Amino acid sequence: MDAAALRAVHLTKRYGRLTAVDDLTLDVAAGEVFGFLGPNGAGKSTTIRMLLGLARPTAGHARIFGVDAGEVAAAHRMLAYVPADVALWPRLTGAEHLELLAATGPGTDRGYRDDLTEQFQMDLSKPARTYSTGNRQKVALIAAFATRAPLLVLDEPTSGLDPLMEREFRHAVVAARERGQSVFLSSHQLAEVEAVCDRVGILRAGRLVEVATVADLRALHRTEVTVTYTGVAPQLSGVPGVDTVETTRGSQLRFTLSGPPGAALAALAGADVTALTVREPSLEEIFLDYYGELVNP
Ligand SMILES: Nc1ncnc2c1ncn2[C@@H]1O[C@H](COP(=O)(O)OP(=O)(O)OP(=O)(O)O)[C@@H](O)[C@H]1O
Repeated sequence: MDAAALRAVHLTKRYGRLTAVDDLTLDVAAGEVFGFLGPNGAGKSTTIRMLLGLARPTAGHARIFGVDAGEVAAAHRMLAYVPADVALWPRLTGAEHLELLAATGPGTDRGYRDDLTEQFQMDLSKPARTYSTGNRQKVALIAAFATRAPLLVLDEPTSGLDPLMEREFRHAVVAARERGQSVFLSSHQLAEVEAVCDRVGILRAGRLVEVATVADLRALHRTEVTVTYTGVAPQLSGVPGVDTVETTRGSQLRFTLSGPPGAALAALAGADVTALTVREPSLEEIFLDYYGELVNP
C-alpha cells in the first residue's frame, strides 16, 4: 500500500467560472488524524466529493492509499464515510442498517461495533424513521468506526450530537488512531478538532492557506502575555513582535506577542517583573484571525 492514506495533488474543481477547489495539494499519513477546516462555501464538501469519487476533478487527482479516487470499487474497500446529513431507510431498524452496511462495506469488527453501540447509548431496535438527526448520525458513526477501513472520512460528523456523545465521538477517534486508522475530519467544531487532530488544514475560498499541527499554528499566531511588575513599567513600545500593549491595572499590563519572544523577554528583563502569564490562542481565535476579514469585512 502507498504510505499516504490520502494524497491530493493539484486537485481542482471548477463549476463554470467558479473555482470551488483550487490546486489543493495535501498528504494525510497513515495513522494520522487530520482536521479540515473552512467557513461555509470554502470547498470542503467539494473536496470530499472528489476524495470519494462522487465528483470528477477538473484538474489534478486524489489517491486513497495509492488508488485513484475515481476507481470507486477499489478505493472504497479502504475507506468508510460519514456524511454531514445521514439518510437512512425509514423502515429498517438501526440494527438492520448496521448489518447492511457491514455486508457492503470494507469489513466490520462486530464485537467492537457492540461496544460502540453501548458507548453511544444507541437503541438499535427501532425503525430509522423514528430517529432524531443525532441518532441517525450515531448509526453512521458506529458503522464507520466499527470497520477495519484504514481511512475514515468524516464530514461534519458531530453537528447533531449532544456534548456527552461528542465526548464519545472523541474517544472513538482516539481509538481509531490507536488501531492505526487514518481520519479525515471536516468540522466546524474547533474544540473537537483541537482535541483530536494531529494536523489541521485551513481552506479559504478553495485554497489551502495553512497546513500545520495545532501547536505550530499557535506558534504562528499571537500569544497573550500579562505582566505584573513593581516600580517602573517595562518599556515595550517598538519591541519587535509586541503589539497592543494595554495597562490593565496600576502595576499590570497586557500585550500580544507574535513570532520569537526574545526581544520581548529582553525588554521585560529590564523591569522588576513579579508575575508573568502567557496564554496561547485557542484554535477558534486562530481561525478567526484567518477569517476575521471575511466575518468583519
Ligand atoms: N454542483 C455545484 N455547482 C455549482 N457550484 C457548486 C456546486 N457544488 C458546490 N458549488 C460551489 O462551490 C463552492 C464550495 O462549496 P462546498 O459545498 O464545497 O463548500 P463547503 O466548504 O463544504 O461549505 P459548507 O461548510 O457550507 O458545507 C461554493 O461556492 C458552492 O456554491
